[in-house]
Amino acid sequence: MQKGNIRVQTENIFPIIKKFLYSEHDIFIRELVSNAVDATQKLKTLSSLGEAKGELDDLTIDIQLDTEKKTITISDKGVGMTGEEVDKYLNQVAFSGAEEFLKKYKGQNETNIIGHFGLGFYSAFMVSERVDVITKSYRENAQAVKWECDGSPEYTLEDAEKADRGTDIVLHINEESTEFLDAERIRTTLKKFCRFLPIPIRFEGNQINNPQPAWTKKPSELTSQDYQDFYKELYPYSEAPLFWIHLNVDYPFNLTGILYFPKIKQSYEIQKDKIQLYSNQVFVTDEVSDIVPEFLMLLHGVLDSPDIPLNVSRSYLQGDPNVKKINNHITKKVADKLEEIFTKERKEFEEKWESLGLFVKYGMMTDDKFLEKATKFHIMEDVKGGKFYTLEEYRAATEALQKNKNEQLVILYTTNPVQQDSYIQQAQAKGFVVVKLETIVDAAFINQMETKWEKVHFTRVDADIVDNLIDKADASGSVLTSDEESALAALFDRQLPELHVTVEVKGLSPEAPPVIATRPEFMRRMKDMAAMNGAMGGFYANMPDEVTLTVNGNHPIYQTILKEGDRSKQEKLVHNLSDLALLSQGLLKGNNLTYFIQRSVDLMGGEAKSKIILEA
Ligand SMILES: Nc1ncnc2c1ncn2[C@@H]1O[C@H](COP(=O)(O)OP(=O)(O)OP(=O)(O)O)[C@@H](O)[C@H]1O
Repeated sequence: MQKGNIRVQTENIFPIIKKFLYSEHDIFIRELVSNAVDATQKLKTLSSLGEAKGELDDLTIDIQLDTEKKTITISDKGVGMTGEEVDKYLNQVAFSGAEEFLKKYKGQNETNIIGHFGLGFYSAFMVSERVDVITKSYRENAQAVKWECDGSPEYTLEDAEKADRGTDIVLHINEESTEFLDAERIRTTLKKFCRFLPIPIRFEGNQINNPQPAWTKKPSELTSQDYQDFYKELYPYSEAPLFWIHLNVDYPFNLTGILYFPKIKQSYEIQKDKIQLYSNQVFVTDEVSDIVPEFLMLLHGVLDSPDIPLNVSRSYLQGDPNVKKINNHITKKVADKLEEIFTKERKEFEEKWESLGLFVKYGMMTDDKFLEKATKFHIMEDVKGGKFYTLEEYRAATEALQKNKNEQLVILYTTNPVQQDSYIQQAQAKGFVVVKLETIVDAAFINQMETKWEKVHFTRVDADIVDNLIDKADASGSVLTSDEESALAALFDRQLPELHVTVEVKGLSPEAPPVIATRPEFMRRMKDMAAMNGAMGGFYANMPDEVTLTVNGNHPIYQTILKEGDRSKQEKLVHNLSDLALLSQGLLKGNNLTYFIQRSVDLMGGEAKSKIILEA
């Protein structure tokens, strides 16, 4: 039997390793099972080269739990090690990694750095009071050996009995780590880290992994059903995805993976952190914010890259040139795929726009490269339904009518087709095209696109009277004399506490409504944004609503009203007209609504009976 001291300058490495890795104790499973997978894959390679003789037989890696003996055993049928190899790899190599690790990270508080330094095997000591390695090399006539170490730099190495090629790692679980002597705990940990490892892994008689997940196959080998099935495997409770992108890059970095566009019905359903990052099929993390562009964090799926420095600190990751390249590559791939679907299957693209639009708009706002590409396939739905326009198509369809005096294209939109119906109808009667922009990102999207898209202006359909929506020329005068116009303006000038009303008399078409309430675009946007910003937006949020009442001097009703001798009736008629306009904007509420109903009844001749005088 050989006894020895592990060559290491630092007094004792284990307490330090333990301290460093305290927060993620379960990664010992990842490290040891990955080593078993590596050893098995090495054997497969050697066998295919003819260097390992004989049958490979079943290569399943077995994990066993013995609660009585308080051990966890990881057994593989891989290359195994000879006595010299154990000495070299466990006593020397692993420790030189450990020393490097200490030099670099002493005094820092980073976790998850262990694998990077070839320290993987020693993570076993985070949970073990003793580790036994019983191993037999694939080489012909190899002598099996047993290595034992209790976590001090002392170890023993002796000949042992072992029938089959491969390695058993026996962990004698320490007092503080008895949580791992629980089958459920081991199963969930295996499921977390080892779910897609390339060699079958068995625990308590059941295989826990899928060794050939979809992303490792060629896209040409996969059917649409395969992609759907894999999505179900990843997210059993989610609805089917809209579509997917299979990434496969080998230059200048290695990256494979499948990104899925999930179905999103309600914006509040958005879930980030649903992309899992793997390195050669070993699960690393589901925090991929440094690798995946922010707006694509809404996607689901997996990425696998051995080139991302997975086990170093986050600050390092952000500065890594490969990570930047990967980021740009993913953005480009996603844009290309969307463009492809848009061009080839426009109908399908339009049907999925409700969910898709969210990614696209978010992406256009946050990533200029994406914006450039996405402008070609970003679409807006006509409020009539079923018809979609890209920016260019909208321009082509509306240029003649919807260009303002500054040569800007005015995109007319509605945030609520039901509430803004009368404005929409008037705009459509003029031949304007009104699109729906009603999701939560739209307010911000509109603001940003006005600065990013050239010569484009958005105007909500109720922002002004229809004649002024496209700021072209001055409105024509009305048939009223200027005295009559002033008298009419005075009659309408009635301030309500929660509204700031501006009155103007204009000469619109006699068929247009007698009064139109509009909400100036700028002020309304400020208020909408303030409402979304919570306390920060208090200033604008508490301002009264701004309303412009445009009185149509050409409407025949004013001929009657201006001649009305009964002053009280005249006022009631005017108030009713302005209330009707406010009602159409959803701005008539509370007392004002009650007065309106009362007044309407009065005007219908019900005054005598109702008796209640509500208005001052
Ligand atoms: N199950 C095993 N079968 C055969 N050899 C093994 C096994 N486990 C570990 N080894 C040998 O011990 C060496 C050290 O393992 P360790 O996990 O510490 O580092 P690594 O695997 O080289 O690096 P990393 O953990 O960063 O991937 C391995 O390179 C391998 O040669």
